[in-house]
Amino acid sequence: MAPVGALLQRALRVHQVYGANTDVGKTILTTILCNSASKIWKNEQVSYLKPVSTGAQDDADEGSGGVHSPGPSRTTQADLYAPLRMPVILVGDSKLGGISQTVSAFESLRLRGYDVESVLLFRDAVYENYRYLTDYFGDNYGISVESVAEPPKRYEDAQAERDSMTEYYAEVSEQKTVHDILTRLDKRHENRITRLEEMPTKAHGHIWYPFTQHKPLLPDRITAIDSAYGDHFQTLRSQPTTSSSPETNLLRPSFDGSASWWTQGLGHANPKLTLAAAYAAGRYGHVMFAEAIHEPALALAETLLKNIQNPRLNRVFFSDNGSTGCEVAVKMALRAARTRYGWGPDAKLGILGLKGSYHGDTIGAMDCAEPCTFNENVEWYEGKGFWFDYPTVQCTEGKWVVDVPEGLKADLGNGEEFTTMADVFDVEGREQGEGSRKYEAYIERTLEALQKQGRKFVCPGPSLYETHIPRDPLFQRTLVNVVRRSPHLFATGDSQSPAQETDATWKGLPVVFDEVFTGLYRLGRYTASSFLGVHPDVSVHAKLLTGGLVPLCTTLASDSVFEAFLSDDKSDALLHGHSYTAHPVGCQVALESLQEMQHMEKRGSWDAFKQDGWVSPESLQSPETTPRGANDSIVWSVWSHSFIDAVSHNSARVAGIWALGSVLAITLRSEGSVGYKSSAALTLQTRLREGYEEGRWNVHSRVLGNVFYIMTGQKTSRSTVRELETVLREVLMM
Ligand SMILES: C[C@H](N)[C@H](N)CCCCCC(=O)O
Repeated sequence: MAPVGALLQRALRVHQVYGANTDVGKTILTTILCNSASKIWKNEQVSYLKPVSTGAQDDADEGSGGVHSPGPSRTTQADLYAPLRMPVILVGDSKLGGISQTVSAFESLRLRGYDVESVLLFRDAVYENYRYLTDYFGDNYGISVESVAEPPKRYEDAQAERDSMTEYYAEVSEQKTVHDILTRLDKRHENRITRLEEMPTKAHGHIWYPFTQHKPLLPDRITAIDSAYGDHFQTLRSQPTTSSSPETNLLRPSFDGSASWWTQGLGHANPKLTLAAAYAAGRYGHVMFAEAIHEPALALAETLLKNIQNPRLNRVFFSDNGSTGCEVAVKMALRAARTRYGWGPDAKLGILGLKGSYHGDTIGAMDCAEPCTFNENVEWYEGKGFWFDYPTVQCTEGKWVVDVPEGLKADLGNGEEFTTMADVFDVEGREQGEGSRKYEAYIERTLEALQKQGRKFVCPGPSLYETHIPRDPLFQRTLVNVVRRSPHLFATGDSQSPAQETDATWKGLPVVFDEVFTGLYRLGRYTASSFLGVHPDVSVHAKLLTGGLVPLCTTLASDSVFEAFLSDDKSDALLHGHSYTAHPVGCQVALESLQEMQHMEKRGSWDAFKQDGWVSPESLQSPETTPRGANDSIVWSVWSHSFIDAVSHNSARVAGIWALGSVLAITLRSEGSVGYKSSAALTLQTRLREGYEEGRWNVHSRVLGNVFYIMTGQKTSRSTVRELETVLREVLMM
């Protein structure tokens, strides 16, 4: 079934009438609006749809209660109709207590992204709520409040009642105030369409886009987003809408295939997250963090340290985004290694990393990456480090293949084939084999050679999954293990041994994991490090941390790293701080988001996905009784095993496919170059953008050269994922 599109047609003007409460006159006032509209637009049709009634059958004469009256599915109406994003006429409450009811209803709607265009209520002579509300909405929000006379007293005799109401309707429907509301709504409707249609051209003239070559960019490649809900943006259809029929819906749902650049987790406009943000904004706004503390930041730090289940980590440093969080991590690791090994301030220190790494776009984070497309034209870029090449993993022709790059075959052999993805991730089992010995020997030889060159390193190293081609987890685990047992390869004569060595003390080099993209359930588990079975000394978390709502990043560190910054000299402190460090809004949203995802794990919300070919039902421990992390041995994806298998056999177009958690990546065969500059995935991206079911919905995606990737949110339903699989299979066959 096609997802729901927000209602926006050129000719059809749809407005939603919400009541501030039940029994506020919604039906009567809507009847007045309909009568009046029929008089103003004589050649047009006016209809009134009452989708749900509240109350007992006999009683159900008044609208559908207030904005939070539940619908049949138990979802409250404000949430139920949010995706349709119809402009709202709010019927105010003219009774005692009605001011508060009206303001509360308005706030509930506004929190959910509704545009309340007008407030309408009875002009009651006793409380005169309309007077207060006129000033309140006018002054604060520029929203006009109109009032009409109250209906006449009721008659017992049905005919008398009918006559009296007919007269009332006829009179009130002619009132200028009512006409004014309708003509204003009409104008707003036109303006909304005009604005949406001009947005791409205006943006083309004024916006400087990230990761975009502007030279070939034309306005028709710019997506105008009206709103978003759940997994979908509501986007303006790209074909020239002026020539389309006036009945065509101008908006359509576009599946957010990049999860809004890997951030989206709990659905766009998730009301729980919105409320968490509003709560913290209401309680604190933003408050200074240095040498201060507030509940959301403390609770978040405690939650992360507890749930990450890494006995090394005991400190949380807050920043605003993954790039700076990684830069902070590198500052931590550099200092810790320099202090322990006695490297002087002039020593050139580098990263011991992996090829193809990407840790963000600040220059410091860029310097952690080897020279590549992302940094080749960045003037200040100066890659600092050594980057290992490594074997990658993909599913090809139904087999999970660990592919060794040509240049490493002499050292690492020709790679291996596995029957299941779980076999690839059985790093402890694989560690017993010959392949592991070869990895160890190669890494040791390389480190010894680097030592002979006098090079000095820290190890931000592994991040499981880079530029969407997964690295062999065993290679990464081996790298960490070799580094940790080889302090002699890094120490110099002036090295200081740690005062007190414990299991949590970093050894060899401080190991940093960039889990910005991979962590917090993106790959199906709380941490990505659990796939490697190693505990980093520093780990960086962002993106899903806030469920896709606001930017926030945490860099977690061990005390052993933290202690390197302790001295009597202020300049030894970690002199790094964002103005919005640990902003309460972000911390509160993160708490809500982590809690929701953990509840989902506990409730077994992903069990059906896990059983789509990844694990047997018996191997799933009961989520109710299982402590978090107990299912961390499971390797699974929301993308079904049968789909991965089928696509992997499309060898004409597909070089390999890979899925873990909510992420799917397809490496396409490419005639020309591979990598970010390749255009191999553009055809697939363009077809998905064109749309399905007569263009009623489409997929908005980003591509990485010859790699097409798509990821779902953590709340995306199984049926949505299966539908996407069908679409992808069709498109790949074209
Ligand atoms: C948004 C995310 N954190 C990174 N900065 C983006 C990484 C490369 C994306 C390239 C692209 O979408 O064209």
